[in-house]
Amino acid sequence: MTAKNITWHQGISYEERISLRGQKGYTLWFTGLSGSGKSTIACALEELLLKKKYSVYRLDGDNIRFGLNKDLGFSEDDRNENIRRISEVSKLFADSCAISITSFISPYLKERNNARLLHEEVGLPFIEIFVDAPLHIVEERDPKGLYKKARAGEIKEFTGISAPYEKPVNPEIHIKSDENTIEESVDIIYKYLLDKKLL
Ligand SMILES: Nc1ncnc2c1ncn2[C@@H]1O[C@H](COP(=O)(O)OS(=O)(=O)O)[C@@H](OP(=O)(O)O)[C@H]1O
Ligand SMILES: Nc1ncnc2c1ncn2[C@@H]1O[C@H](COP(=O)(O)OP(=O)(O)O)[C@@H](O)[C@H]1O
Repeated sequence: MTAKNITWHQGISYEERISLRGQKGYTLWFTGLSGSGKSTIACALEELLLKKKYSVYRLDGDNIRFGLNKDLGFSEDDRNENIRRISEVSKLFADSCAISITSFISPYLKERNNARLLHEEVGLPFIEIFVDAPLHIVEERDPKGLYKKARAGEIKEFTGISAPYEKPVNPEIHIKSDENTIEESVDIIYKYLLDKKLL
């Protein structure tokens, strides 16, 4: 059931907040297969930005599923609900003038696009970062042993094996984690943000 009789309360605008806080807020949306390097690169970027005194916070797929989204599994519907909620949370962080870094597989184009629309319709920048690595590489890395379990049929609906991953069509940043080192990837993103005057 949806709520009725509710009215939007307009508080301080995003522009006013930027001028008072002295920092722009936006979402850096990482997407890619499990093991592609989303968390590793996102974490290194977060540390760099924190050391430079930016307000930044990272929302991570595994971690969020321990709390806010612990009622969700990995069916298509549950993944879509997972991403819908995270899109809303990330938008709130961005609106608060923080740099919000999300690190979710987010395998469906439609949901990622919805996340973008949610931001862009209110003027919040949304930067999609595709962390790309071929399946055979992420399977070799298998940092959590999940691909092995998925191949053995112990995990159902595993992205890349028994569930789809729809690649981004036109991401703002395309990282190839089988070619770029972690440091190079962080540098690519940092330079992009500087170039777009987002830092
Ligand atoms: N079936 C299945 N498919 C994919 N991934 C699985 C699955 N089961 C558990 N895991 C673990 O959950 C992490 C992915 O959660 P996400 O919230 O990012 O997934 S999604 O965006 O809703 O598709 C993912 O984390 P990352 O490896 O960091 O991507 C896995 O550790
Ligand atoms: N160039 C690279 N970029 C990112 N991660 C890399 C790279 N080379 C090796 N790795 C390793 O791959 C693994 C990626 O795991 P993780 O960051 O958890 O991926 P994801 O969050 O996409 O599931 C880590 O163990 C990391 O050290």
